[in-house]
Amino acid sequence: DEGEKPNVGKLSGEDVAKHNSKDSCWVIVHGKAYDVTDFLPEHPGGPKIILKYAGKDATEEFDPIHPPDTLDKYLPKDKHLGPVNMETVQQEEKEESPEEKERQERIKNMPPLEACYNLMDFESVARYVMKKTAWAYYSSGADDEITMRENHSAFHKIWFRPRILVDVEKVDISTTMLGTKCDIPFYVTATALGKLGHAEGEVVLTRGAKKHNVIQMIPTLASCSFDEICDAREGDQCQWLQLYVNKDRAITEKIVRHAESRGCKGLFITVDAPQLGRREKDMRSKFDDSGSSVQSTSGDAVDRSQGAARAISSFIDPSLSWKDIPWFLSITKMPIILKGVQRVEDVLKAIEVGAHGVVLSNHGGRQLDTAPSGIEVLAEVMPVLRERGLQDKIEIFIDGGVRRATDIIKALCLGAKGVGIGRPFLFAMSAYGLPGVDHAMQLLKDEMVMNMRLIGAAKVEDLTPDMVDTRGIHSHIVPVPKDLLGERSYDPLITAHEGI
Ligand SMILES: Cc1cc2c(cc1C)[n+](S(=O)(=O)[O-])c1c(=O)[nH]c(=O)nc-1n2C[C@H](O)[C@H](O)[C@H](O)COP(=O)(O)O
Repeated sequence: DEGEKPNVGKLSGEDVAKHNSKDSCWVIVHGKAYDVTDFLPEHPGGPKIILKYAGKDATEEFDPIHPPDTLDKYLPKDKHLGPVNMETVQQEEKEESPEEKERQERIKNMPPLEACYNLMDFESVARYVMKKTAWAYYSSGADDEITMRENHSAFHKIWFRPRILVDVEKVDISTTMLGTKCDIPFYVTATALGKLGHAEGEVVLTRGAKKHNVIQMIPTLASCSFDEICDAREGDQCQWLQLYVNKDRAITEKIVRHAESRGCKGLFITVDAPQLGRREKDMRSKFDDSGSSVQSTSGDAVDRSQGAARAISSFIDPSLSWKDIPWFLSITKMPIILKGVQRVEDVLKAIEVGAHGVVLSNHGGRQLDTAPSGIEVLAEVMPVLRERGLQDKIEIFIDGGVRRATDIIKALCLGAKGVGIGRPFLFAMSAYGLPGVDHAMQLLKDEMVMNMRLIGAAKVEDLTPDMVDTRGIHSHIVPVPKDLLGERSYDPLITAHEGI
């Protein structure tokens, strides 16, 4: 077997099918065969999921999780076995599972896009039509998801003090972030694995961001390759890079320099994920769908007690610390923002080490559960910065649970430059594609103009701290950690196949 050289020209499906075990494992991706035998033990997602496709075409399973250039980048050239004559490949009779049949039915009966009046509507539709694994990955938060729910409910603890009789005939909702002018003070934040929700992945968000002149933050763990997302940019459209720092700093340096050379206008270093949080919805659905050893009991070296997220994030460096920031400042001219700062002491430290900004964020409630919401930290931080005359020293962003323009306005009143929005655009994309993203962004713009008028502000500079009452922000009355959203779908006593 080992001596067998693939014949000249195209391999046949039969040639590949012979290599269908852990002793000799070939897979087909995008019409080419690869010998992944030696790679099996190193695969972050575990050997099982690859062996499920040993000797077969693995393209469909491969695409949502891996950028297209993954094999070129990480599989040694001598394992690239060349093109396969796909006519000779036995395509799996994709016997549609009863679940998939039901899902297709739901897609046929899904509400029209016009039925979505706010960002939460997209979430309801997405849950109804998305694949369970994709929904689980996007919607999950860590542990009891208390922080994930607090992120949005925190905004309801802030009340407006609207001004009246202000001339608001003309309202300008535009702003600048890191020197870039944008139509409305939000950006599309970095969320991994865009192709779980839509076959084209993150480039759909790029197109939506272009249409509405908002900034897109490109995730390190995107399904699309970094260059694909940059290439999807049009004209002077602005993109930032979100960086998970690799244990191998040479790889990190290469990524940062390449991002700068591709015109990225900001480097957002994620500092709240030395290890990815425990997202149980993701774990449950992974266990059922892809058979990956989610709760690996085989004592493998790599901890695979997580769904897709942890499987693809074993490279992240938990030793990252303040002493690394000067190095980042030395390798790039891009403004450096720390994403995932959660207390005022660290904002002051970020200013000290020369960072250009921070995102007050808890990663959408996907990391440390019962960490405070970004808006609550903002309410703590800004008075301290003002006291020290530091409020204009760096740009402060928040993200997490932003679902209404009034949430954006509250953040700006308190002193944020802008806000990041994640899940709503993922759900809009997953349910309706680009039209969904476009509609979601337009809804926010319409809400923003209306609410600026109602609060008595003609432009974002008019939004000041005296326009909000934050006295209730620190009251954390947390109901028993009951997952109201997923109750129907993730009851641990119901096996994955029952329920929805
Ligand atoms: C929803 C979501 C968020 C992720 C995300 C993936 C999803 C599906 N992923 S994760 O797989 O590692 O957790 C990232 C990521 O790649 N890098 C990152 O910095 N933040 C990541 N975040 C956090 C994101 O950047 C925002 O902090 C968060 O989404 C804001 O909350 P909302 O979703 O409520 O707007």
